[in-house]
Amino acid sequence: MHRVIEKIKGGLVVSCQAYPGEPLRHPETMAQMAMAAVEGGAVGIRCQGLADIAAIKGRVKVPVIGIWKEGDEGVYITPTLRHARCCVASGADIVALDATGRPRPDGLSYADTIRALHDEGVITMADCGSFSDAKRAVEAGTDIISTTLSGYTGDREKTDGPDFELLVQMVKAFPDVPVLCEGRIHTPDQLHRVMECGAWAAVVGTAITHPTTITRWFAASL
Ligand SMILES: CC(=O)N[C@H](C=O)[C@@H](O)[C@H](O)[C@H](O)COP(=O)(O)O
Repeated sequence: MHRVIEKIKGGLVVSCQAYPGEPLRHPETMAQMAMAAVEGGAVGIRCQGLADIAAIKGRVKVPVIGIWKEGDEGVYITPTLRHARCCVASGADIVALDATGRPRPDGLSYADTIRALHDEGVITMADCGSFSDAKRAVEAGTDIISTTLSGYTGDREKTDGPDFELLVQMVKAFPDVPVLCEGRIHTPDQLHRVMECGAWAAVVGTAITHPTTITRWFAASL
């Protein structure tokens, strides 16, 4: 087991992302957000885009999970080998990639991509939308598997909270692979339950670092 994966065991990873056109979309702002999350107890940071990865890596000591999103449909989370390599060059300790079987823009399969990255010593995390994605990812030798894309690929229903069912399936089927739960963890109680289900660690984004959505949750109750 890589030391960097051991470091996030049992902990909360905070995803610091602002979307195109949003007021907080600035690397320095995301770096400040990441530092604030670490002060609150985050054991790792997940972040998007080369500038944000570089800014955050320079400011926090915890492991940084880097992604580079391009577009918002099909395979958009670190869609190609080139995107993954750029995340590493920007300072990511772990690179997360779309692990679905959908066609990738560079024509490589997920397994080809992981093979190349492993040859280069890169630690990888598979963003899965279904159990078969997780199986593909484990067979490809991915270091970490995660529920990140559950509810977003058409394979599984978008649950209100995290996809506990998929999490438990993954934990049971792959006891030797660290399984992260990511996506729609909105409360400390949900986080607690996720860890009870056997997650290696959990990633929380929106509920901690997306004030526009949090404001909407409150505003909707008026
Ligand atoms: C589906 C997709 O593109 N997920 C993205 C992955 O990086 C982010 O938009 C999410 O914020 C992240 O996964 C954390 O999840 P949540 O914000 O629900 O806590």
